[in-house]
Amino acid sequence: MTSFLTTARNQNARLLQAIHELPFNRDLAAGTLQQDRFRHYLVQDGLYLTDYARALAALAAKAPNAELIAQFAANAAGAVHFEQEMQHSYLSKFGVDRAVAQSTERSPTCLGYTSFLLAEAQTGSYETLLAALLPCFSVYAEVGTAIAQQSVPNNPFALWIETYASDEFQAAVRAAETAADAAAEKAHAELRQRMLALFRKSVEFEWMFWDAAYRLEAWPTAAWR
Ligand SMILES: Cc1ncc(CO)c(N)n1
Repeated sequence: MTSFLTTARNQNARLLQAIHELPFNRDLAAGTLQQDRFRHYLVQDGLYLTDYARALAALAAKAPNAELIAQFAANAAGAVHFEQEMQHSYLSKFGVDRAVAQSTERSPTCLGYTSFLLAEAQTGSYETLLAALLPCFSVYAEVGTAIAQQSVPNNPFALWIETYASDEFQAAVRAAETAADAAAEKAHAELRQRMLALFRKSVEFEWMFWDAAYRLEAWPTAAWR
């Protein structure tokens, strides 16, 4: 049987290509991304990462054996650690106060993505939650590597790019992908279909997250508060 990851990648080939071609990622690689767009991304991603860590901790709780519990718990701790590092080095570099960042409201897209992941964390199984979380690993590994290859010298966003292109992150991604393939192999056909649907939804949210930052997405209803 074709591995889950191969099937999932093939089914989402057009969407993944569209992610590589997003103006946000193109400008990031060129080092020309407008600062307000990167700031929007950083602040929303800080909010995202905390909920992502919660979902990973739930995945650790649902995992079938001690090794996988430790693996996903380490990923959860890593996401929190990274969020804290990012806030220190990057938010100050781009002139955002950490307290202000943390009290910013989630954009519609950020709220959509984190609510989707946390709903799956609450009501889903190990297999479905893992499938929903996998694009957070795989898409960033792929985009990070691609941007690192295209990046200009002295790119102001080098630290962001290096994080996702790093051997450490890539190794964590491979481990999550191996776990997903193993889970899907044991899953019955209907569960495997459900996993593929959740994977796709998260890839769509990944596209939307960068697009939202590029558009400086806000609540269209804010004017009537
Ligand atoms: C939206 C989003 N997805 C995935 C990652 C990678 O962990 C991230 N930092 N942000």
